[in-house]
Amino acid sequence: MTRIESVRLRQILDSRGNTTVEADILTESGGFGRAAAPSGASTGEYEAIELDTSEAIASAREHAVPRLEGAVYVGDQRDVDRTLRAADGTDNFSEIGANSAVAISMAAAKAAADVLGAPLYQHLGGAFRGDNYPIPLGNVIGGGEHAADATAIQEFLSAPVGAPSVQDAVFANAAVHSEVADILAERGVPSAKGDEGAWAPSIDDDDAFEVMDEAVSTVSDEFGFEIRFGLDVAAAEMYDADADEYQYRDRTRSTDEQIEYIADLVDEYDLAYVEDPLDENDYEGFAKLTDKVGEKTLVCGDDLFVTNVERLSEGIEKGAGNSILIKPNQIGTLSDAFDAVELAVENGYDPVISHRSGETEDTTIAHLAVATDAPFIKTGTVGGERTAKLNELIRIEQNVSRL
Ligand SMILES: O=C(O)[C@@H](CO)OP(=O)(O)O
Ligand SMILES: [Mg+2]
Repeated sequence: MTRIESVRLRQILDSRGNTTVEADILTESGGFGRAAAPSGASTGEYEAIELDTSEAIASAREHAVPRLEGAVYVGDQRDVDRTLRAADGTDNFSEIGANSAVAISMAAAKAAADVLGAPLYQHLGGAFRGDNYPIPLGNVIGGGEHAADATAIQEFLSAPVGAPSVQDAVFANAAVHSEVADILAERGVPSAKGDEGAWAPSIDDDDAFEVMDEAVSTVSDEFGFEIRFGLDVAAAEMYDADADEYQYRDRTRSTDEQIEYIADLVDEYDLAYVEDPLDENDYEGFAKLTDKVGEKTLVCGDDLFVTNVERLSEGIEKGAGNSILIKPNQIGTLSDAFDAVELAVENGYDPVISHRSGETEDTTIAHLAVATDAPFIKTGTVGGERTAKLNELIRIEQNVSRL
């Protein structure tokens, strides 16, 4: 075991061109870890608080760094994360910022792996992890908060459920992305890309379903394995609480209509995955939908659960969803993210490890997915900050000895 010698924090850019926090941790024995915080656009109401980058850094330097340096053993991740929580002193990291907290938490894990000379997934998951790999859910058409004048549903995700390897799955998602571009071109629809690199055409959701259906079936035939698709509805962003309705481009839906609509889509398109189909406060709606379609598809809570064990416990009690999105920066530390995964798995909920719409080249979530044996990872399809994670998964699968 080796103690943290220094924690350095700096501002760097994320994929949207906004600033974010990067942390470097050096240990007394010379181990080194570097990690950066991602950032959401369609953030959940109950997420840990992301502070302005310079405020987060100043506050973490004042409150957290002195408690870590020369004091905490880098391999004791629980202690690193407890120290961050104690330094912050709030429930939601509003003092030092979840952006500083998560960058430090992840950098400590990487420094510990470096000390051990082991890949990060092995340090986090143990010696027997690394035989199962997550299926990547790839965002290929999107709108919502991630692109203006595009689909109301935030993400249409390729789900290569039959892929024999991570590498095949990653390549299949890229092929679906490219096939979507061809179909849009044939239809004469111009398209730019949204924040996560998905196509963001100005088409309505019905058209997007048709395009997705055609694209996954073409690529599935070409690759010779099953590819389905799924959605991140990000319904909290379209929910109007005063009117109690969901706002689509040219119509609205009541909660009951929303549940019917999503259930029909699951049947019509054999959807593999539906994330945030209802508002982030609507446990009952989630439970009703899970009752209807939970045997056929994953009903995943992102803004509903925000990687928080208390919110997940409430969901488990009420039968809301059967899957949880795991985003370390939503809760602030790796220990908290692990606790959420553990509680989910114990209760039959599938964890899906996820990126944010604003990302960096950091690859921690690829290791986290393998370390936790997560069945899925959601980390985009194309673009350097997305392929950083996907390519890292390919390397992990090929057992590259030095990651
Ligand atoms: O809603 C989501 O699942 C994410 C990532 O795709 O988006 P954001 O990071 O903007 O919250
Ligand atoms: Mg989401």
